[in-house]
Amino acid sequence: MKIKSVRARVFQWKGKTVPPQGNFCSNAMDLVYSNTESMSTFRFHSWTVVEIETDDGIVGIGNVALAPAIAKAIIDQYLAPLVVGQDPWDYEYLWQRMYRSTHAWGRKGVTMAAISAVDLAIWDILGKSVNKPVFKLLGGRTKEKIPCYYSKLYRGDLRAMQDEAQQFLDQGFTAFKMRFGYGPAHLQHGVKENLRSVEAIREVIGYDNDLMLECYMGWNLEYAKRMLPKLAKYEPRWLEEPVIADDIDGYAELNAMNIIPISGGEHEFSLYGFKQLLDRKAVSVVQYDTNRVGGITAAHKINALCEAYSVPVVPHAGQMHNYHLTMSTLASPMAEYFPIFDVEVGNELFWYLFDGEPIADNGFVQLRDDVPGLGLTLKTEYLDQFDIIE
Ligand SMILES: O=C(O)[C@H](O)[C@H](O)[C@@H](O)CO
Ligand SMILES: [Mg+2]
Repeated sequence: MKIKSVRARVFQWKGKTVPPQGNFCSNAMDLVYSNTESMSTFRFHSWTVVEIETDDGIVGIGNVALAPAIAKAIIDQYLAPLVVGQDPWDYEYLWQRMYRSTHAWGRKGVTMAAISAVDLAIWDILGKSVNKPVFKLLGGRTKEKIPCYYSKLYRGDLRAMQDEAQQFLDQGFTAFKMRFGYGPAHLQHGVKENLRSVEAIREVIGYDNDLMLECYMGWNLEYAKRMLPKLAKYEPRWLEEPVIADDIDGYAELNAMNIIPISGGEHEFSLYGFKQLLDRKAVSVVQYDTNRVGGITAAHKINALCEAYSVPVVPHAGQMHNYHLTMSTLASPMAEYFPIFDVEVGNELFWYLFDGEPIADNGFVQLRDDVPGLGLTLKTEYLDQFDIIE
């Protein structure tokens, strides 16, 4: 079997969107003077879908959501020529070809995300070619079904956030991630607002359920150090990305305080990036995303590393490309779950692009043994609501 063609298309959403409301999630731009564009840098409304076809007619599907138009250009100009004509079963060789030939300017960020999308499509082909779901090629089923945590609860009106939490508590979720709306720029008023929001969600979900707290890199070390003791009484399962991804010393210092487990890795890349985080004891929970970190070829190795370091993996974003990894390793106890909503941040867009994503049932998602590959197909229902860039 040989790879015949690689097609990367950007799907730009032009359908209905929910308008941004205030500072609904702290983010890295919050610390920059005159941050009026903070929320626009946070939202993303396009996605790149990669289809790789083999000479025997199998089509593998991969995807990348990080800087989709640039990822497409990297795939078209650099990666496609490296994999066309090759045997997809030589996936490690192909991965190294892509990684090493772009190394001078790639390594992290959008290049690794582009490599991830190609790697995902290759693994989809592998599964389809032997009629097995991808998780069966990675170690198989380690769980009856995958526990997942509800992930939305952006900062808005507290009553509305409580209603949202109640609605999904009633649907059987036992773990919830909420977003902070405030950071260092909002001074003591913001500190109080942040605490008020956590208290409001705890009021609804109680203390028998898990609560995760998301900063999305919108704090700094000094602010995070002040916040940790104040947040401790709410017993969060973790505090996520308190500082920017490059501040590994900051992560290590906060994690060493041992007040709340610090999580991160959503903006880290490759086996080497995670080795560094683990060696420094920078995070207590690893959150790579398979469609950024280097695809399944890289994520599978990171799972093994995390197993050896006894650090749990809870991949960013859920979605099929992550669920197969979570299903096939004991290092990963659970998954994230973005619910189906109108397009807001952009996290929802995959529901409009793909069929096959499992819908949570009572706080769990299930992978089927009889669906080969990653299990996704392109959805036709919303195609007319995207501008498609070939
Ligand atoms: O962990 C997450 O789910 C991410 O940080 C989200 O993708 C981002 O939208 C922050 O809410
Ligand atoms: Mg996050």
